[in-house]
Amino acid sequence: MTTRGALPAMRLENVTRRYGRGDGTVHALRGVTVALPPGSFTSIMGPSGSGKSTFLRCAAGLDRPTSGGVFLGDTEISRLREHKLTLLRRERIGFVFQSFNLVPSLTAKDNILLPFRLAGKRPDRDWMRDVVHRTGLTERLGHRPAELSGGQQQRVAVARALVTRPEVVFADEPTGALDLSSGQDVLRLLRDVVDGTGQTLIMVTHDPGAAAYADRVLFLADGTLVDAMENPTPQRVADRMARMGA
Ligand SMILES: Nc1ncnc2c1ncn2[C@@H]1O[C@H](COP(=O)(O)OP(=O)(O)OP(=O)(O)O)[C@@H](O)[C@H]1O
Repeated sequence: MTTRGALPAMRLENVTRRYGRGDGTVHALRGVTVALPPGSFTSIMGPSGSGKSTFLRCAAGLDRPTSGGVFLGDTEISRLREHKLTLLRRERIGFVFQSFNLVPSLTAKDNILLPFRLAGKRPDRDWMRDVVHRTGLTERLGHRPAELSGGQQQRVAVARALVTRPEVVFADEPTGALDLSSGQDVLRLLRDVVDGTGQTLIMVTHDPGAAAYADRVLFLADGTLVDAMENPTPQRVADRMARMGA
């Protein structure tokens, strides 16, 4: 018998994604199968063009596989119609992007609460307080993005991604626009969130130091998962990437 608690948070089953037709066809993903346990932190690495963004977009329901299945818990999201998929992304998935994507005219607090405004729902006050506390933004809630440092803006984006209490959070190069020290603050925050709340995190990165914050690093090459590393260190990740010619 399968209990709900034993389900992977996220599962990809033989996912392919092709772009174009005929001679010009690009095979961005070639049959990717992977299961991510609840409460895990996974980094995705690989050379440029290996399919990392495509993996993230398919897993997050932003793009549809050409074939294969994507499951969030027991929901096969690759089969959902657009409207249901939009609702699911809003309620069960969080996103953090390299470029923060905050609304410049809104305060940090209103940016964090934006998902609720869009959904016409009320936030859980205790959870909101917890998220603001975790992200260290208590003193900054009244500031607009232009009045915050890059690291603080990214922490607002992380708070916004967490506030609906999504099962899975996707982060696409979340430290790519930050200096080393702010980047490390954000990575520590993401690590603490996974450890403290049991949410599941999937992060695409080019940086071995960032990837090593995860429990496991998955390596993509030419659209195929070629390796997985448990308990990574920056050095081992960098060595593995060097062997891939990246
Ligand atoms: N919309 C698209 N149309 C055609 N080809 C695409 C499209 N999106 C991605 N590709 C191709 O699919 C392959 C995988 O791209 P993807 O962006 O997933 O790689 P990546 O590993 O994220 O690369 P990078 O590290 O450079 O961001 C590449 O060959 C890319 O050119």
